[in-house]
Amino acid sequence: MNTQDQLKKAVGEKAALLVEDGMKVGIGFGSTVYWFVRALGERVKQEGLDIKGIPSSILTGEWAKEFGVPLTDFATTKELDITIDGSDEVDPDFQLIKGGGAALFREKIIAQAAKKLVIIVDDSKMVEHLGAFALPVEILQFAWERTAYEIEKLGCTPVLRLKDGEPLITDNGNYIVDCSFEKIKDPADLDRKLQSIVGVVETGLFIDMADTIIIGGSEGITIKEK
Ligand SMILES: O=C[C@H](O)[C@H](O)[C@H](O)COP(=O)(O)O
Repeated sequence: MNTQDQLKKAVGEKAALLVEDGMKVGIGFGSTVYWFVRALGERVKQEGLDIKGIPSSILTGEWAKEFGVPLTDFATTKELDITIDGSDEVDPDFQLIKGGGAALFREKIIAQAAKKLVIIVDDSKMVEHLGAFALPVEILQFAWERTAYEIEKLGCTPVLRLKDGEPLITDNGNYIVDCSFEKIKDPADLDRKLQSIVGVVETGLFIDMADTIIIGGSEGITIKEK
């Protein structure tokens, strides 16, 4: 395992310790969250932890089943105690760019549903300004070229995300365009502008949502609270 994977594993395991008996847990997606799900499943087995998770992607749900994390859904549960998720970028104000794994829409739902959003990252994700990572925006398939044209007016060149040479289809049946803004001066303002475009389903900007950031670095784990 390389160093970055070791850091992801360390923060995933740390986050699993925040889950308490009886909690309803939102489970994000990504290579860091994978380690969280594994560690949480281990606690369920070893300690008989009585919890229920709601996954933010089909693959997260498969990991939960594989590692023995019991699941529920929003038909039965409307509020979550905690959501644990990864991120592609985190700025000093705890604003995030997410969606590198195309799960941003469901991730935002479980983030909004939770009393507390905990983000787990290795220190390469900590940035002064959001935007070096191209911002993922989920858009409807219908008239996607027209939606991308409107997005372009905000100062980026949206690139349709492909998988195996075909447009990637999200778990919700939509497309993703990756929008390189390079340096986003006002993330909240950009989010508002993107959200106002008809055809945009959701953006990868998570504004004022994160409460805690768990960061893995060569010196160990740092926990930042808002
Ligand atoms: O859609 C994917 C998510 O937003 C991920 O949480 C994000 O891309 C970070 O993933 P990773 O932990 O693999 O870097």
